[in-house]
Amino acid sequence: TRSTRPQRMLKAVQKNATRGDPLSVISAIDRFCRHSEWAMNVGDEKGTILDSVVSEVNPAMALELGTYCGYSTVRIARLLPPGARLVTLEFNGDYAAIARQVIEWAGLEDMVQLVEGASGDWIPRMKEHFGVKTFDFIFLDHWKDRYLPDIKLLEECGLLRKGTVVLADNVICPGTPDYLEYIRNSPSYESNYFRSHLEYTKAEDGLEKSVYVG
Ligand SMILES: C[C@H](C[C@H]1O[C@@H](n2cnc3c(N)ncnc32)[C@H](O)[C@@H]1O)NC(=O)c1cc(-c2ccc(F)cc2)cc(O)c1O
Ligand SMILES: [Mg+2]
Repeated sequence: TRSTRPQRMLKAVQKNATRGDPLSVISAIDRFCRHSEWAMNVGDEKGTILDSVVSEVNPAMALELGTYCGYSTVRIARLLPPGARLVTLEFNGDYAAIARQVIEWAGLEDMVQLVEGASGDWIPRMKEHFGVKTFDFIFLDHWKDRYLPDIKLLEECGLLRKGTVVLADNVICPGTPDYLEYIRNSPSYESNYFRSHLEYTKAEDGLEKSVYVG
């Protein structure tokens, strides 16, 4: 049977990227998505905004919802300080299997804990199962109608602290209107919109950066 797009993306990484070199993995995926097949990675343009926020926060404990093929996982993990950890949740088993291999090709498997499962099931278990106290940085990139319920769940589970930075992808395209309405009007967050473009296209999209103020 025909291969899947994530499988072809992984082949492109194995063919064009150097083992242990995260930047070569990132550029191999960006080249594949620009010149072969579009895919829903955060991409190079929004990726540089992601990089700058991660570098500014310098998180010891980070969370990503929606791993897909591991592109943003690699972008985040390569910037983490020694001893830091990134937990990333992906509930599609086929995507998780590809992501695991992409993360390994980049040589970042020691910093990343890829959990196959749904955010709604795993967020309540973060403390007892992963020994997480609070997250310093959170990247929301999963189903767009899960951003709002999951940020509320993260609050309820005491996983945010004063200063936790939440960065949300796709707040314009596909769009997360209920999340934006909540986070921009909540006294518990200071929010800023970083205007950009939908990965590998000219369509508008952007990232919403929100700091939890408690
Ligand atoms: C949702 C996907 C990303 C991944 O998230 C996993 N996932 C989901 N819900 C959960 C959960 N509750 N827990 C754990 N994992 C979870 C899933 O299996 C996908 O692998 N992302 C998108 O759909 C996405 C779509 C577009 C897009 C934009 C314009 C178009 F014309 C078409 C598509 C752009 C983007 O930048 C995206 O990010
Ligand atoms: Mg996205």
